Amino acid sequence: MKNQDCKAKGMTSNGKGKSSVDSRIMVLGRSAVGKSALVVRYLTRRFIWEYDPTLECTYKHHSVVDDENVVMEILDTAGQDENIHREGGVRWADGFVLVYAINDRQSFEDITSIKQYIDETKKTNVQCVLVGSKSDLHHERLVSTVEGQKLAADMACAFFETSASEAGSEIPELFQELHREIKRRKLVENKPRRRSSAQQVKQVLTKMFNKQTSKTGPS
Ligand SMILES: Nc1nc2c(ncn2[C@@H]2O[C@H](COP(=O)(O)OP(=O)(O)OP(=O)(O)O)[C@@H](O)[C@H]2O)c(=O)[nH]1
Repeated sequence: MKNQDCKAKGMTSNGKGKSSVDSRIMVLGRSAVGKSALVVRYLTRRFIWEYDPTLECTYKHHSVVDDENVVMEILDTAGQDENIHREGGVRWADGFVLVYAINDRQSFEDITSIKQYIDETKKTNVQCVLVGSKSDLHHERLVSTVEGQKLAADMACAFFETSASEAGSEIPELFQELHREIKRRKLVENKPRRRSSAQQVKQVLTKMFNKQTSKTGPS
């Protein structure tokens, strides 16, 4: 695959061309929930059944969101690493795709601690999307849609239930939605701050004082 940088375990942040990247997205979740399948489906529109579980990859992806050309970097993590080597990736990322599989209860339970880890590391509001993957396996379902929706609401994330194995899934939507959220936050962060009212009062008084001094002249 083009624009791909993979490593066997460990953090992969090539940081190359960082300034030209609009969104840095990290995909997290327990092993085998379908993170790679999700990313590969988004990037190639294909599903290949077998994905290397030991690889951690960063992909650079050009796409169009709301008529705008955007560049995303997507870090697909290796779930086997559990808590190891995550800090660098979490610090690097602007937003997170948190994935559980609807037929793996433990993967759903893990999401809360993953989100907590992100919040503690970033120490700020983070943009995230919660994904219930493998929705085609509804006969094996162990996590209800309502539970997913509730967790997403608690974490202030958007929520998607989807399947990488099915064409026409909402996978592009979820990446685009996360990009929009990241963009919104960046706009807010980059807005020039309004001066505090104390500063404004100080400025008015200084002006008045200066006017008075120039009228009366120096004594
Ligand atoms: N039925 C079904 N199987 C899926 C789906 N997504 C992934 N799988 C299968 O689930 C297994 C694990 O998928 P991966 O994409 O490797 O999972 P991962 O979360 O990246 O796993 P790690 O790399 O170990 O963290 C593979 O056998 C996939 O074929 C899906 O939407 N539906």
